[in-house]
Amino acid sequence: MKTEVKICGLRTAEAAEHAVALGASHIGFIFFPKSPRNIEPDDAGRVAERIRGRAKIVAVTVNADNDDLDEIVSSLKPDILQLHGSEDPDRVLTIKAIYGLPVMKALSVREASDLERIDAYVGIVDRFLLDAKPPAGSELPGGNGVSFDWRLLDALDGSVDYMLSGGLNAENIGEALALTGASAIDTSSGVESAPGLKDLKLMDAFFDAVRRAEAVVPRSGSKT
Ligand SMILES: O=C(O)c1ccccc1NCC(=O)[C@H](O)[C@H](O)COP(=O)(O)O
Repeated sequence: MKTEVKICGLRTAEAAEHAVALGASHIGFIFFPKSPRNIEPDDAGRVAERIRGRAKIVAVTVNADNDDLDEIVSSLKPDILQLHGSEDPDRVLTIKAIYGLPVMKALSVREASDLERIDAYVGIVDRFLLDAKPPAGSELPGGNGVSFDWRLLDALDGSVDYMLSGGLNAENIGEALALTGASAIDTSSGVESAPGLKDLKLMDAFFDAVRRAEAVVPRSGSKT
């Protein structure tokens, strides 16, 4: 089974089209002004039009209010909302009721107890994005290029649908897939040459490494 791959933090049509040509299943746009990957909703909408229908378009927001979400949803027309802040289950239910879009809830992981937060969202969110906790001093809740201990996911109930995220790159994705059996993965800074600057060659290397890993590791959900 082919691994779903989300490339996050796209800012140009060239990079988005390259990611999709390589087989990206999801393209993420960041709406968080402090991020080097931040993009205006209108600009994101223009980039998204180049790839719509070939990959799922993901709007990444952080504790966004309804006014901001209205603008993002109307300009980008995303397939999925990724909530990367401290949105609680009630807020997720409200957002789902207003926009009628699938929600991927990001949860940050450093230790086993962090996974206990999953339970409160089961049956409410459509998928989890399990990311590393930001390093001390970081202003970004995501996109920090740091990983968590993937072996923590051994304790996860097999029914939890998640994307593995946090510091994934061409060098470590083989080990990450071998340890977790994740069927969906996400990367951002691992395919950048500088913060916010996607690098086509690093994307090539990332997808090559994923394909090599797929050849040796049966993905979760795979019958083989
Ligand atoms: O990437 C950002 O700058 C960002 C800012 C604010 C909230 C979320 C953000 N990224 C969300 C993602 O889905 C990233 O792909 C994820 O955190 C992994 O990033 P990385 O560790 O750089 O691969």
